[in-house]
Amino acid sequence: MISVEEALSACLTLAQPVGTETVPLAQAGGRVLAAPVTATRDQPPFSASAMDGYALRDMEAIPGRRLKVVGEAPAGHYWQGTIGPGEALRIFTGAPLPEGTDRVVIQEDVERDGDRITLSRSLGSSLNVRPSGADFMAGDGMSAPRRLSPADVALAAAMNAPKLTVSRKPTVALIATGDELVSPGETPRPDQIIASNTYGLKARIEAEGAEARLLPIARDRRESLEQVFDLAAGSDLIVTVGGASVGDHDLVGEVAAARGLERAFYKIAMRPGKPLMAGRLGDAVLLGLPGNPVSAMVCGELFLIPMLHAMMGLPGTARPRLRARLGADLDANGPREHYMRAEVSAGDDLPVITPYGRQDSSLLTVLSGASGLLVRPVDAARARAGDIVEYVALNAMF
Ligand SMILES: Nc1nc2c(c(=O)[nH]1)N[C@H]1C(S)=C(S)[C@@H](COP(=O)(O)OP(=O)(O)OC[C@H]3O[C@@H](n4cnc5c(N)ncnc54)[C@H](O)[C@@H]3O)O[C@H]1N2
Ligand code: MOO
Repeated sequence: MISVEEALSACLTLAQPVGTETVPLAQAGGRVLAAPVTATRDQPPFSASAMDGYALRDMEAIPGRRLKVVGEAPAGHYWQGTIGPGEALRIFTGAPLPEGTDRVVIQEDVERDGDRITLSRSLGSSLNVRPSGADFMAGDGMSAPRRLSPADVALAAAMNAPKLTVSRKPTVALIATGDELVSPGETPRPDQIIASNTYGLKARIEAEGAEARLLPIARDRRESLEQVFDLAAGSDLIVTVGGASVGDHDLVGEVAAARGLERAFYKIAMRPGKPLMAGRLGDAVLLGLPGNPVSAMVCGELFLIPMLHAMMGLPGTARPRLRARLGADLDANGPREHYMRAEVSAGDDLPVITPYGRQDSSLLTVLSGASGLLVRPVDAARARAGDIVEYVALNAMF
């Protein structure tokens, strides 16, 4: 059995970038930018008023001073001409500052009478001017790779980039295996259960910006698994769920091997998730997840998500580890790194993390309620409430 760290490193070696495509800016939110965006002009392209008011010379911004209003500049309209001594221009937020001025006095600080204004007794100190290029200059760029946040999309728009080069969405084929499974909505026999893992994984994969396809459930027969593997053709990543362990009906490894799997590893020192498997299968990568629902979802979080990141050209790294104080005493850990489903709550200096009493890897109710996975290192000694520990946040985006 290899360590979780070694397994992740092998997974990341398998997960290579899937290439790029060009998308309209309006469809780019959440995608991974693959090529930098470069501004073709300064923003703002001119010195602009930051307020509605009157543009004038700063040296004439003297309380009580009377000035003549010689014209008006709404946003989107240059005022042609130069403001001379004793003059001011009515101006609105976003309009170009006219020649000769370097300050805007807000209209609240002005009394207007026909084409005359009188500046009030207390004028703020701000010039209320946005210098040209204050936000960015022509040639400035937005670096890649990065996940495009809403603010990034707005910035790319301001840089006048109508299309962006982004990573292609990796495609993931999800295969549930087992005679005991039926799809949600079907009527199970008394000895069957409902397939759940592939649905949870699909939601998680799509939240990360990849595409997931649910293939028909493969039955515990070689031919059935072969048929479903055939349907996965063309996917970047094939994820099987179940059939990974040592039972007589656990056929995934055998069938994949017969199809030419170059196995990178099988079995890792992790709980839940021991029978994890990964390798290269033709043009695709195969990730074989254990069937227990919590094992599948936890392995999805810790291995599949970093693999998708790497395939989208982002740095492939372990899920971030956060620090918290333990909310309860814990026994020593054994030879497998344990990812305990836990509740994270607010604390004094750090959050407090308390693992649930029931940690069986079949309990989706427990996983669904969990906000973190408390990481218990291999052979960790007993721990006491208040000790500082590490955890992986769950469901942060929901
Ligand atoms: N003798 C041993 N038995 C088991 C070992 C072991 O080391 N020696 N490991 C256990 C561990 S740990 C795990 S994890 C499981 C993983 O086994 P498989 O990957 O072969 O999974 P299955 O046997 O097919 O299923 C396990 C469990 O999960 C249910 N299942 C499977 N697929 C789904 C699905 N898509 N949705 C919902 N539930 C699913 C299945 O019905 C089983 O109850 O092996 C242990 N055994
Ligand atoms: O490794 Mo299994 O995933 O503990 O239930």
